[in-house]
Amino acid sequence: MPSPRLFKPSVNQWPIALEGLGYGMTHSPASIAPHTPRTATPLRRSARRLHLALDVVEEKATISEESNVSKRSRSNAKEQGISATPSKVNPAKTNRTREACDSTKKTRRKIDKELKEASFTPVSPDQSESKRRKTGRNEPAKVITRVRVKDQEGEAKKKCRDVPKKKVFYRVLVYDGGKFGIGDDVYVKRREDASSDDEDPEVEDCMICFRVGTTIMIECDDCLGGFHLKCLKPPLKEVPEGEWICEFCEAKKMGKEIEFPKPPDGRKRTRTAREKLLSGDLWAARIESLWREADGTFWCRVRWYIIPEETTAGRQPHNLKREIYLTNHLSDIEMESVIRQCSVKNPKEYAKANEGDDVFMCEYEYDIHWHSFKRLSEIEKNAGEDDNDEDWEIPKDAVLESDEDMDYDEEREKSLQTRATEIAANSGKAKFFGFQKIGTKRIPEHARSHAQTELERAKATLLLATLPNSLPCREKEMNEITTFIKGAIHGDQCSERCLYIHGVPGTGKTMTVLAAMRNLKSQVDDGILKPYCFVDVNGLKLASPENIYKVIYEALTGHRVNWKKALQLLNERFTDGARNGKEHDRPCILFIDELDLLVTRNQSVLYNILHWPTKSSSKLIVIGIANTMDLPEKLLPKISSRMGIHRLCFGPYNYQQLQEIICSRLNGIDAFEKQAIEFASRKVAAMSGDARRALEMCRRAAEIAGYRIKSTSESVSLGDKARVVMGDIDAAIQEMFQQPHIQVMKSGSRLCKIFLTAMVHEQHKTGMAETTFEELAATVSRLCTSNGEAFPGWDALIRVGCMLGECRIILCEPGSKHRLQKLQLNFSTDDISFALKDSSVLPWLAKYL
Ligand SMILES: Nc1ncnc2c1ncn2[C@@H]1O[C@H](COP(=O)(O)OP(=O)(O)OP(=O)(O)O)[C@@H](O)[C@H]1O
Ligand SMILES: [Mg+2]
Ligand SMILES: [Zn+2]
Ligand SMILES: [Zn+2]
Repeated sequence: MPSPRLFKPSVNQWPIALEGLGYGMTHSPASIAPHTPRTATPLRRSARRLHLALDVVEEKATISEESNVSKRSRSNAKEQGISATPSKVNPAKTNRTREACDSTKKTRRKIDKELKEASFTPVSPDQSESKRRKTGRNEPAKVITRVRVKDQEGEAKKKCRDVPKKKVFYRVLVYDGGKFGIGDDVYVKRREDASSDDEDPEVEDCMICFRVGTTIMIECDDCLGGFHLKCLKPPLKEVPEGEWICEFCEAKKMGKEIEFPKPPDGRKRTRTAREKLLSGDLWAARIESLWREADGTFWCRVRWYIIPEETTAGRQPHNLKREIYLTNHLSDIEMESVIRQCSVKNPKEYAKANEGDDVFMCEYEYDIHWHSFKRLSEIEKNAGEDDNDEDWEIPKDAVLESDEDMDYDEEREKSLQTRATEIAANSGKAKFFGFQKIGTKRIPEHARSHAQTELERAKATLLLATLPNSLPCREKEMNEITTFIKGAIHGDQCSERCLYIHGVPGTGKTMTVLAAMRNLKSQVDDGILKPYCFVDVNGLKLASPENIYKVIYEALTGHRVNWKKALQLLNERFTDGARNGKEHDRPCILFIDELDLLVTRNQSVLYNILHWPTKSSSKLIVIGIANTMDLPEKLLPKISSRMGIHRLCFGPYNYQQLQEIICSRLNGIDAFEKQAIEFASRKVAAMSGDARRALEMCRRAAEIAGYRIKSTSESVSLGDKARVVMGDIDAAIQEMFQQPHIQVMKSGSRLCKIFLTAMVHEQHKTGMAETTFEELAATVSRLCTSNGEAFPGWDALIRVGCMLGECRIILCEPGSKHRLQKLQLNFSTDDISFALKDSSVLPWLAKYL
């Protein structure tokens, strides 16, 4: 039997698209049977048994059925090679050999050669394709004649408009006898001239006897060749545990010249699809969506995989032979170019996999724009956590037009539909990092089932997670960042390569950097700017400051090592310039958000990171964001001046700016009274100038207005008066500051208020969230003396500290270190300012808040 895992679990759960294939509309049981007969696949590493007899029987059944139903000509390679007629399965015909051990070098050479050849071919592929090929090194655009790639916003849409017939989407599609579903991994034809595209055997022959045979085969962990146990010298009785290397590879390692056995006369050497993929003659991709065009052709949108050789880092020693990377590059291709399924697994599943030659391992996503690696498990984790927070830039043709221009297959279950189409259309975007966070929020399908009111639209666009396309009030900063990056990339020796951005929370720092990077990306794509790597790290997400080395190294190479090793390797790369391989020529931009959190006791992390860019050989550019102005000076007083740090300050927004920001978000939505927006802006500007807070306040006010309108509309018809008014804003402000912790601060004792003010003051002064009890006591003492207040004494101070710790207003380090015990505020300094600023008993507190 074919390995059952190769098919989706239960065929019946998956409606199959039957139209356009000559199938009747009724699901005859035969037509849902798996159509791609899998000839027994030889084993991977451990025992793989061949059940040839069974397969032939099934093939016969399938084939006769196919000839009845499928009117299409079948160009599908494998089908012809293996299953078109039973006789093709016979060993005489399938005797295939495979190339001898492909060493890394050889594979690379081969690819290089192909690149050269390809660049001489005059036909140029269309845009999106050439972009994909730009990924690796300085690859010339590939020539694709058979793979018709479509620009994502291109043709498909136009066709839809011109032809009355509609585009139909599928979750599972039977095409040329193969069953393809969303999420399936497939081989895709690469080029017309790729030597033996018409034959992509699934079954590999024994490297020694050149037969498939029915006995157990074992795979060499080095050359991936398959061997019958009995053909080995000496023969093996059973599959050995752990790694196994064939005699040829063994000999090669010893430095001996050994030739692999030659195939018998008159037989062509045939490579399996796996071999072709790993040597760059085939592509692999993951299907993200499937549809039929109005003209009846079948298409799919795929996300490409690439082999290690195609990344900037090239094949590295840690890469497994069968390792490939998922990219963030999507293309629309015709189903005609899809050959058949393969199986790409995560490392865990891969270790257990035992399904033949078409198994690959994928642990990382490779960003083709930034040439950086992200672990897939991490991406999934993040996507799962903040599903709603994820912002997607919607390809204009993909989802939004679906109402008018596309029809979804009715058979699909409603719930799955949303998921599937969303994933299909956007997942590439969702899994990008950084940039994709800038874009418009995708409004969920179910929310579109009823017409949204203005208020609802307002609420949606005011969500913090909804990031605007434009950034009002930050044009100047954005230009400055762009100029800095361009200067640094072009690498004049005198230009600074470290940018330090600071400013209070919510002033658009993170957003502006990401928006600037997004603009630069398009310049790179257009060839105006030299390509560079981009690595994006957030201090908040690091378990410890030292972990940043690990994260950076992993992003640059797709390889995980401990932080010490990573530090050593990064040092080599950035300071010694020792391993000055080709890939290191490319400038690398390291963007560290929440830089404050990298502060360690000996400050070595910050030092190293700010020091690397000063080395002329490093090509490293660092952009760091923090809330305090002079973190580098404070921490590294002696060295920071030498570091050539370019500074950029993001001031708090004033009320006009906040007003502009809110209005630009609400552009075209008539849900707020003008005075309401102004009121909110003034309130927030007086407090902190934090756009995040202003947006949050307006959104809450819109919610409150919603309740208000609902409760009154039953009796009175409000007509178009359903708008947010000053009163709603006021209610939102009250609510925001009536939270329990604010109440506790407001109603606390004198000493409690002084304590908290000292905490805020301390934080502003040092730029660090953490302080020790001793330092805090000193600050309290100073505040008291300079404001004519009696210092309450240590005991009283400890008691207050304990109380604040118990109600979690501050966080205290556990243990009994007393004086050295660490303390930290559990709320933003804003909240404390708000609560204590106009305290009537202690008016002087306002000076420090
Ligand atoms: N100029 C602006 N235009 C539109 N929205 C803005 C602008 N500035 C800030 N925002 C909004 O405010 C929120 C906070 O912005 P951002 O995350 O960039 O702030 P930040 O300065 O990085 O804050 P923090 O220091 O807390 O990280 C974002 O959701 C963003 O949508
Ligand atoms: Mg930020
Ligand atoms: Zn053999
Ligand atoms: Zn071998």
